[in-house]
Amino acid sequence: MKIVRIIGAASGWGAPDRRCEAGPEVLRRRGLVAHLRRQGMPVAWEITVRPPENSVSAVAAVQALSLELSQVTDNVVASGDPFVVLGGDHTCAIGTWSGVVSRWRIAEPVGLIWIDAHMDAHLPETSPSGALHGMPLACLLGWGDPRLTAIGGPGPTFLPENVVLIGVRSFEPEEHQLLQRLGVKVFFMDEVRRRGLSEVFYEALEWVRDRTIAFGVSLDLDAIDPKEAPAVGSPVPGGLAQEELLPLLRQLHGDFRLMGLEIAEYNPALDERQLTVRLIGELLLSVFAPSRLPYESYHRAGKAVFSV
Ligand SMILES: NC(=[NH2+])NCCC[C@H](N)C(=O)O
Ligand SMILES: [Mn+2]
Repeated sequence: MKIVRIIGAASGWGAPDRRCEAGPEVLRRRGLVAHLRRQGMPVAWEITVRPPENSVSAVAAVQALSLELSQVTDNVVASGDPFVVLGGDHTCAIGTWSGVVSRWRIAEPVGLIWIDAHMDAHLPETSPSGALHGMPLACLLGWGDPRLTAIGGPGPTFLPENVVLIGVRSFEPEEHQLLQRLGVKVFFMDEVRRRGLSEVFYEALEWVRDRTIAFGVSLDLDAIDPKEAPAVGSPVPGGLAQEELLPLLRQLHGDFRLMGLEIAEYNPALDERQLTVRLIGELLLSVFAPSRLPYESYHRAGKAVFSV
């Protein structure tokens, strides 16, 4: 039987608030694995990768963590098991997907669905904040600091036409121009509101599946409305509702082309009422534990809480 391998990514150097580094270990200590197993999800905590203790700069820290993380995801994907990467700031995506794609880089195209309030497609020269978590998608497309674009080998990790963004509502013109120039498909939040998330989600899925042999999902928790996912460093109002997102994630279950899922930007220091920690459990169960009760009845039964 396939086991979902959870990989913690203690990335924090990419964010203004480094406390998101503690995200994965807090989830592990609170009994996430036992909670998921009780709900019928076959899961094991593989490893937590951390930045080196003596990092001299943010780029050096992100580079070192990315290299290590990429080796882990490369090995898990080679084993045939699905993976979950839990961040940490969204720079974890650089390591996660560089590793996932490394064996296919030349031969076969892999796709990525990037669900995020932001584009994360800045270059160091265009970033308003200088924060590296505003740049990982650009890096995966081959643009940015060479120390971060070449993690999985030479050449871009993803071709622009195999990447789709969903939920964007906060961005700067320069990153938008880069994505436009490359031809990356972006479903902005206003389009999601106009057409409904499910229509947009299925269009994105179909787009990616048509062009690739397999795909992954990178979910920045800030895509979800801050009322429901408050524990993020860059909250933006007007986000997705979990009620609309969870049923769609359930549709991914059993899709053999789904290589893995990444959930980024969890900052436990900001999770006052433990809303976000619970939501993370629900997100994972939606994708990987189909036979449990639908989340509505589960919530009603008051069972959606794991030990905190
Ligand atoms: N992964 C994130 N939360 N990214 C936020 C990026 C915000 C802004 N665009 C910046 O570059 O600073
Ligand atoms: Mn992001």
